[in-house]
Amino acid sequence: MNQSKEQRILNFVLQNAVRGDPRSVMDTIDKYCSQKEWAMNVGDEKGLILDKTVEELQPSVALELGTYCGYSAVRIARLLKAGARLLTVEFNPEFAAIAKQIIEFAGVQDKVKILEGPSEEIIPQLKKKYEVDTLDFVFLDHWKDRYTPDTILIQECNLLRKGSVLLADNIIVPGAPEFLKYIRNNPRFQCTNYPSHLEYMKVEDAMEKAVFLG
Ligand SMILES: CCNc1ncnc2c1ncn2[C@@H]1O[C@H](/C=C/CNC(=O)c2cc(-c3ccc(F)cc3)cc(O)c2O)[C@@H](O)[C@H]1O
Ligand SMILES: [Mg+2]
Repeated sequence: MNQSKEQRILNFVLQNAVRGDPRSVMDTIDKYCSQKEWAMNVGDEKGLILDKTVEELQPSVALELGTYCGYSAVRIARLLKAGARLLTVEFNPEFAAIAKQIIEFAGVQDKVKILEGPSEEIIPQLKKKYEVDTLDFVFLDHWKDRYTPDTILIQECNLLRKGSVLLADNIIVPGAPEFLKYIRNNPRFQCTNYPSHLEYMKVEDAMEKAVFLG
């Protein structure tokens, strides 16, 4: 049975990255995906916007929707302070298994919990099953038409507090027009746009940051 692209990315990491070194895992994935096979990791340019957001916020509890291969989970987890944790949601078992191995290889597994299943099922379980009080940070990078319903669901589940930050990838490409309309017209959020480029390409993309005002 021939390998998937994601399996090839994992193998390239296992053979070329330095175990326990998150930066080398990120650089190795970026090298593979810019030189060999494009893949939908947030990448190094938008990754820098993600880094600055996480460093500024110093979240204790972070949620990621759409783990994929774990690139942004490694990126976020490496910046978390002692005791802080990242919950990352992925409903594709093959991707979850690959992400688990990449997260472990990077050595950040103690800060990351992969929650396997669809976000619409997992989000309502966060308080009781995963002992979450409120989320300090949410990174949205899953199906683009799910950004809005999941943002609404997160609010309905009382998971945000004054100052919670949402960061959404792919505002231009593939685009999340409905989310942009929703979040920018919502008086409970203060939005900021960060122009950038699509991972590994010269195509324009952007990220949107939305601070919950309580
Ligand atoms: C059903 C909604 N709930 C979900 N719950 C849990 N996991 C989910 C969910 N949706 C999707 N996922 C997972 O998130 C990941 C999906 C991400 C979707 N991302 C994109 O489509 C995407 C696409 C592009 C892109 C850009 C330009 C192109 F020409 C082609 C693709 C770039 C990106 O940065 C992207 O993030 C997968 O691992 C999928 O299994
Ligand atoms: Mg993306």
